[in-house]
Amino acid sequence: MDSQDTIVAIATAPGEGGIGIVRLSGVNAEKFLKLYFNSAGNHCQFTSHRLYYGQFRHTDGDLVDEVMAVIMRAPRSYTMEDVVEVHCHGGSVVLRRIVDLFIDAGARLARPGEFTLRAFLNGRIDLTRAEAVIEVIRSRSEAACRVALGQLEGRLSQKLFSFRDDISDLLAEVEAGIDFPEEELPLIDRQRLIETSTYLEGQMAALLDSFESGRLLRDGLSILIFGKPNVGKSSLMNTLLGEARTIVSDIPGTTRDTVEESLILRGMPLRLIDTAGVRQTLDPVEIQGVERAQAKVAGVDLVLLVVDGSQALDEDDQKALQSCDPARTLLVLNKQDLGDSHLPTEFLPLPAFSISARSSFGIDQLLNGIVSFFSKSAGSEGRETTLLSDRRHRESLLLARNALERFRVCLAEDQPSEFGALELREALQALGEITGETAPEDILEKIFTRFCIGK
Ligand SMILES: Nc1nc2c(c(=O)[nH]1)N(C=O)[C@@H](CNc1ccc(C(=O)N[C@@H](CCC(=O)O)C(=O)O)cc1)CN2
Ligand SMILES: Nc1nc2c(ncn2[C@@H]2O[C@H](COP(=O)(O)OP(=O)(O)OP(=O)(O)O)[C@@H](O)[C@H]2O)c(=O)[nH]1
Ligand SMILES: [Mg+2]
Repeated sequence: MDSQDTIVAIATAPGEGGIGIVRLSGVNAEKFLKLYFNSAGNHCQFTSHRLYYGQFRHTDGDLVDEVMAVIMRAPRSYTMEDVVEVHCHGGSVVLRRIVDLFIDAGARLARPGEFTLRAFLNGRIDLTRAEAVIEVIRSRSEAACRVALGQLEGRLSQKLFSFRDDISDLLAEVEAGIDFPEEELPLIDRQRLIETSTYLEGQMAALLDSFESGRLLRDGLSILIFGKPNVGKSSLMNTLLGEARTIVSDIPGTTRDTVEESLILRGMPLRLIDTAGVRQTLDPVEIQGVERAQAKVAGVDLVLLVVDGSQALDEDDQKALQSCDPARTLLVLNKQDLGDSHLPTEFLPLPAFSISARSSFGIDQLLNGIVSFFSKSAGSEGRETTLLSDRRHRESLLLARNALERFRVCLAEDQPSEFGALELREALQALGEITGETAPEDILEKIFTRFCIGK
């Protein structure tokens, strides 16, 4: 069985570094280390969790590197197996030679995420916490990292486990009714079960509601830069990015397709999308760009509707406005350096920002506007709340909530207990898929192959 194998991998990022770490996990980890590592007074005796200085030598005596090594004996380790780390100089030759020597000894190269998979399979962490490990590594903004760390701490799993326990209690009561079918569930008990499941449904609904915030914090706010041609959309994108990224020109219709860039604004992840200017056109390539831009409006979190604030607004501006949802649109009056023009009333309900993409006038206020929109959407719940941020979790939690709702209906309609029990088991199954207790092989496979080798 491959879960009995001792696995090995480089744990640190590729490239030059001050220190590089090779990690082993499995029953033979300690034995393999002792083949190559000799420490001044400590030939065979290693105290767990103590870092030892010594030489890592080929069996023929050749020095591989001067290293430090540690053994973390099961179960007090990352994987709950014996884990060995060799901390060598951070260079690819040394790291690779150390890995190769362990493989010569009988270790197997770890698959992506296999250390964390073992931590999960051995029961140190549930699936949501294992998934959080990769989210912490992948996160590119403080906001996203905070969400992932909350999940790593086990905040989400605690909540899910408490749902599970409460539903198991319900199931036990209902099953007791099945065992003694002649004794009908007294009205008073039924009422109490209905109350408990209503309460649980509410708790689950609240967690489901947090998905919007969780998703925003994790994946960032998508912002579409939208408006008719030549108003300065690409210039605004460049100014926001602080670098020339898209092609700017005074020929209307310069941007033919959507261009995406990510940036971090005060710890918040944003995804900026520049689009082709929307207008009536006969150019087939431009038409495609216009259609693409319009299609994007519905799918983004926020639209920056850019107009040339120095000119009277025209039909194309009105058209662009009509595509936008006022609740998710900020009006950007660009080219402030050329003067201000009168704003028609239909634009007035939108929060408006007078800016110049050229001189950067007003950019700070616009950024503040974006930040406050973000805070409003992502909620200001802060660090202590449990957030749902993963689509997989949301889908399974929805299934669980719906099953619980059907259970409540069964009770209310006084249907046979077996039916209710079936719904409760379905809810438990759905919750178990989130925490991993009942997750099928293919789900695990999909999750852990997203990891890097060595994690
Ligand atoms: N050198 C090194 N740094 C590292 C890790 C590592 O494996 N090695 N980590 C990982 O990749 C992360 C830390 N995460 C860890 C999580 C749990 C355990 C662990 O041994 N847990 C056991 C024992 C706890 C204890 O000693 O009290 C447990 O929870 O049972 C270790 C590291 C980040 N830094
Ligand atoms: N004076 C002034 N000119 C600007 C400003 N912003 C953009 N421009 C100019 O307006 C013209 C059009 O700018 P772009 O950024 O290409 O406009 P766009 O909206 O992306 O245009 P399309 O891609 O064709 O839809 C260029 O000549 C820019 O230099 C500004 O704030 N002030
Ligand atoms: Mg453009």
